[in-house]
Amino acid sequence: MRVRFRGIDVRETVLFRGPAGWGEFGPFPEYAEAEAAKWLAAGLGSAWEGWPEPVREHVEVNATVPAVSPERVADVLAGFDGCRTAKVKVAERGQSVDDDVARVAEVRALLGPSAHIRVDANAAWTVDQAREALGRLSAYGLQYAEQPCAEVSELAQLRLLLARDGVDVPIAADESVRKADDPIKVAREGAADLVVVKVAPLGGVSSALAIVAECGLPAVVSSAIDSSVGIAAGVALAAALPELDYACGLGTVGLLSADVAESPLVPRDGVISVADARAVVAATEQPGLAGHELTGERRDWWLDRLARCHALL
Ligand SMILES: O=C(O)CCC(=O)C1=CC=C[C@@H](O)[C@@H]1C(=O)O
Ligand SMILES: [Mg+2]
Repeated sequence: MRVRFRGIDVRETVLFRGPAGWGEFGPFPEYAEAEAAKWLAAGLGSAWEGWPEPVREHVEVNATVPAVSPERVADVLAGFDGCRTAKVKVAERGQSVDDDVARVAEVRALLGPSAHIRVDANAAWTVDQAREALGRLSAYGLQYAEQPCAEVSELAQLRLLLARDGVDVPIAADESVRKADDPIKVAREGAADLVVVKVAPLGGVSSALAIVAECGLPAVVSSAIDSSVGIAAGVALAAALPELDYACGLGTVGLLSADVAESPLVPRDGVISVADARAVVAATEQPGLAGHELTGERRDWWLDRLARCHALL
């Protein structure tokens, strides 16, 4: 990683090639097999089945700003060419709301008043903490807050509190969709204004499309910090959604210090082209792999994990 993100500095993943092109399997190391198996289903879907027809040629992308100090924000944003929306990580362990305010203020100062800023707390706040933090952060203008609290009931409660107090911050559900036994519950219970969907944890492009349709809420497609191969699947999902009103969190190859593709799928002028994404999975080789292959114990660990997850499918 170019910048530490969700507590990791190194990103490992598995790539394989099937009749439809390349697929990726990169569940985070701490994920248990049942959860990781969905990531395998998604990778196999890309490599063996391919994707639905796109309904757009480009996907608008957001910059992703990890929980860095304000001095580092400009350098992070420089990795997201032309992006007019930024997602800022907040509520990082060991940091305070003052740190979040300082980071969001710096993003607003650098991107100007017309940019969209959203924050992602990764379920770290209680309802009261979220109410207080979002009250302060809303002064900078927020497009939405992603997963401020862990439970669906807490999100529902927070929405009511924000409405009561006139704090205009819509709520987006991420973990309540991708880590839930029932990914539709958050929509059914009126606990979110929009849903964030990721191809790998939801088991593939088709199943993510079905979940969005069933939720009946606006959707934002986001990455799983994949290589360009996994990002291409995210672009395929975003390209196939009947409606797409928000920039997608698919610019994260810019957070990696190396990538597998000959032309890494990073945003140019704020978008990723759907044709470029298709070219990445159709390529015969991923030349960026050279010099980055895992060997020895790490390689064996991944191959063993792959086999255990495959047995669950
Ligand atoms: O949505 C984005 O801008 C980038 C992707 C992103 O933030 C995430 C990817 C993978 C794991 C997560 O911790 C994180 C998220 O919570 O959305
Ligand atoms: Mg999130």
